[in-house]
Amino acid sequence: MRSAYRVETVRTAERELMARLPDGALMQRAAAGLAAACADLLGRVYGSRVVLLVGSGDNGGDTLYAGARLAKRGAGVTAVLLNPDRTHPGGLRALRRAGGTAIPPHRADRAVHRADLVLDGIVGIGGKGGLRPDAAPLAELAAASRAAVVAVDLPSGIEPDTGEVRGTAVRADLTVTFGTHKPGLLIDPAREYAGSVRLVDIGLALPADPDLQALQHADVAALLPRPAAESDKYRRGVVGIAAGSARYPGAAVLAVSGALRGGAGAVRYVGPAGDAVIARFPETLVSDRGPKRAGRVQAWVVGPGAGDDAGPVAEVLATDVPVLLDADGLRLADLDAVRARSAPTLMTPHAGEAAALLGTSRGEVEGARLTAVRDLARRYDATVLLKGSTTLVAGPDGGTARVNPTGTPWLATAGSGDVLSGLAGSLLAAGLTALDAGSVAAYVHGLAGRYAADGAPAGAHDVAEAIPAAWRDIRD
Ligand SMILES: NC(=O)C1=CN([C@@H]2O[C@H](COP(=O)(O)OP(=O)(O)OC[C@H]3O[C@@H](n4cnc5c(N)ncnc54)[C@H](OP(=O)(O)O)[C@@H]3O)[C@@H](O)[C@H]2O)[C@@H](O)CC1
Ligand SMILES: Nc1ncnc2c1ncn2[C@@H]1O[C@H](COP(=O)(O)OP(=O)(O)O)[C@@H](O)[C@H]1O
Ligand SMILES: [K+]
Repeated sequence: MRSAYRVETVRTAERELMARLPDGALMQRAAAGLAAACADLLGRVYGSRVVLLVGSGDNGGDTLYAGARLAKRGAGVTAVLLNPDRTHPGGLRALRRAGGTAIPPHRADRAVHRADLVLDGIVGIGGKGGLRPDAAPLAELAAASRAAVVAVDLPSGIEPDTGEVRGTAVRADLTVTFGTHKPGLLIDPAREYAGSVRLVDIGLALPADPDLQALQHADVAALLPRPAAESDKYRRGVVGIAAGSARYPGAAVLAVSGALRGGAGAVRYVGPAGDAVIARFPETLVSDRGPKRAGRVQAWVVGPGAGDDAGPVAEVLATDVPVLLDADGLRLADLDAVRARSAPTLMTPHAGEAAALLGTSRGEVEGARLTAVRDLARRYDATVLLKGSTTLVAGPDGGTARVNPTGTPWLATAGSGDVLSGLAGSLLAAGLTALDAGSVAAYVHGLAGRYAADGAPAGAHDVAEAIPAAWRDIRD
C-alpha cells in the first residue's frame, strides 16, 4: 500500500519527531536521501554541473545541504538564491564550505543552460498557489534546459494536498519526497509535473489512516474474491445488469463482459438488449421483466447506455442491495433516492458527468479531482469513483480515499467504462465494500487495459478479455 498524507498531518508528525531529535537532524536525513538520489541519477557525480534553485524556506535548506554533499563528491555546484537575505543560513554555509557558489536570479540563465542537473528547492510543503512572478522564470529556465530536473519534496508550484496546479510549476523528471507521499504527487495534473517519485524515509510517525492510498498487487490480491470448496453460483453472488437500449445495445454487452469476469457466480441481465447479450454471452440470465421482477441479485449495475428511461434506475435504487450507478443512470437518478438508500451506492462518473452533477465545468473537475470526488461523495452520501487520467475513489465519510496506480491512457476508448461498471458491480455482488469494489475494479481494469493495448490501440472488448490475465497476474 502506498500512502499519502496532507501537509497539516506531515507538519504535526514533523514537530513531534523534531522535539526528540537534535537540531537539524531531520533536514540532514532529508538532504542525505536527496543527494543519494541525485548521485544515482547523475551516475558520475565528479565533474558534473549542478544548479540549485533555492527559495527562502526549509525546502531551500534541504537543497543547499544536498548540494554541499554533491560538491564534496566533486560536482560543480551553483546555488541560485531567490532571496539572498532569507536563505537558510546553515545550508548556505555548508555549500560554501564544500566549494559551492551562490548567484542571484538574474545570472541563472547561463548556469542552468549548462547544467547536468537542476534541483528545485524553490518551495516545498510551505507553498501556496502557483509560483510567484519572481520564481516562475526559474521554472521556465529549468524546463528549457537539457538538464535533468529533480524536485525537492515536491515540484514547486503544485498544491500538495490536492494535486491542483493553479499557475506555473516546475516540471521534474524525478521528485524526491520526504517522510511520506503527498496526495498531490499521486493525482493529476500535479502528478504529471512530479515525474517518477522516490520516497526518503526520515522516521516520521504518521497516523494509521492516510488521506489517500494507492493499492498495490498484494493489497488487491487479498481483496479479490475466490470461490471456496463449498461455493455455488448463488453463494458467489449474482450481479444484475440493467443497461443498454435499442440505440446502445453494445453498452449492455460490454457491461456484461466485465461482470462475467468480476467474480460473481452469475450475471442477470435486464433490459431491451437481451438478444445481443445472449448472442455474445449465452451464460447470461436474461429477463425482460424489469429489475423489480427479475429475480434476486446481490448487487445491481444500472445506467450504461440506458438512454432516457428513468424507470429501471428508480426500481434499482429502491432495492436493499448495493447499487452501482453509471453513465445515464447518474443523470436519471434522483438525489434524494440515492441519499435515502440503506445499502451502499457506488457512483462511477467521468469528469463530464461529475461536472454535470456538481453544476461546474469539466475543466474544474479535472483540475481538482480530489475535491470533486469528495464533494460528490458527501453530496450523495455515496461512494464515488471518478474516472479519468487519475481514477479516484472516495467514500461519503471523508475518510481515506483511494487513487488507482494502474491506469493507462489506452483505456480512453469508447465502452471501456461499461466494462469497468460490470466488473465493479460483480465485485460488489461478491461481497466487497463499495470502496474496495471500486478501487479493485479500477486496478484490475487498468492492468487489463495495459495488457490489451500492449502499446497499440485496443477496443473495450479487448480490455474485458484481458481481465482474467490481469487477475491471474495479481493473484500470483
Ligand atoms: N516536514 C518535514 O518533516 C520535513 C520538511 N523538510 C523540508 O521543509 C520544507 C518545508 O519548509 P518550510 O516550511 O520552510 O516551507 P517551504 O516549502 O520552504 O516554503 C516556504 C517558502 O516558500 C515561499 N513561498 C510560498 N509560496 C510560494 C509561491 N507560490 N511561490 C514562491 N515562493 C513561495 C515562502 O515565502 P514567504 O511567504 O515567506 O515570503 C517561503 O520562503 C519541506 O517541503 C521539506 O523540503 C525537511 O527539511 C525535513 C523534514
Ligand atoms: N487519460 C486516461 N488515462 C487513464 N485512464 C483513462 C483516461 N481516460 C479515460 N480513462 C479510463 O477509461 C475509461 C473510460 O470510461 P468512460 O469515460 O465511462 O467511457 P465510456 O463511457 O465510453 O465507456 C475509464 O475507466 C477511465 O478511467
Ligand atoms: K520543491
